[in-house]
Amino acid sequence: MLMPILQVQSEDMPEYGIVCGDPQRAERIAGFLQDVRELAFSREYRTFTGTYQGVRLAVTSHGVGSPGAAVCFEELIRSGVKTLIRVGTAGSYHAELPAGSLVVSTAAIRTDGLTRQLVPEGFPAVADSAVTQALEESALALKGGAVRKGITVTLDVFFNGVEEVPHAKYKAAGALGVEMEIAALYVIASLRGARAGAIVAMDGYADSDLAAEYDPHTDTVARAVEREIQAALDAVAKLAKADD
Ligand SMILES: O=P(O)(O)O[C@H]1O[C@H](CO)[C@@H](O)[C@H]1O
Ligand SMILES: O=c1cc[nH]c(=O)[nH]1
Repeated sequence: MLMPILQVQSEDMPEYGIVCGDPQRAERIAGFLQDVRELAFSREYRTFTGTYQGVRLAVTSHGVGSPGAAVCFEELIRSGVKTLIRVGTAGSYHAELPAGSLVVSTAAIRTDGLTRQLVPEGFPAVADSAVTQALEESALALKGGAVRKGITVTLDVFFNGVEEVPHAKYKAAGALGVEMEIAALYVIASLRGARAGAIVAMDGYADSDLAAEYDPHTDTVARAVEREIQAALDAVAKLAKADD
């Protein structure tokens, strides 16, 4: 069956999927695979399939922000993907997690508007524990910067308006950093019976003036993204072995 927005045929889709915001990052992830096929590039959604250590998986970009990403997650699950891992970037709250560090998200604080229209307030946006463990073990096995596991914040806003984003409160409550799609991924996975996890590369400080300081294109961030891609692929291989 043709997925109307992703423009992929469900018959072509495997059980494992990696998702990321940027279509160029999807291509980069596909570069780690064998037998790569580009299935579609529709709007911001670019989908490849390929194999890693003998495991078939899909890689799809979901763009920036929860509503557009939600469409992607829904259609991936409808087309047969059962395990989804987001490989993203995020802003850090902690000096000991500078740009180049990796965070495995165990749960997301739902400050977004999208999940409020899907589930009641209080419904948790939580990762699958097996996916989280596989991601953490795989990331720790790689050399490079810091790796931490913990709660992340999912925001809708990127550049500030006149309203204050309560970063200090989220940080005081223990959140490690901020991005824009993980809550949608975890809630949709819960609703649709899939499992999901996420790993993000820190690209600066979330509570800085992003309009002046945001730069996700440094060598430090590129190396961290490379590391998280490797960690996500190794996690898929581990999970597939355990599923066999
Ligand atoms: O690097 P990606 O996966 O896009 O993730 C982060 O980067 C984007 C903001 O520039 C948002 O999508 C945010 O979640
Ligand atoms: O949403 C995001 C993503 C990267 N960096 C940030 O500060 N915020």
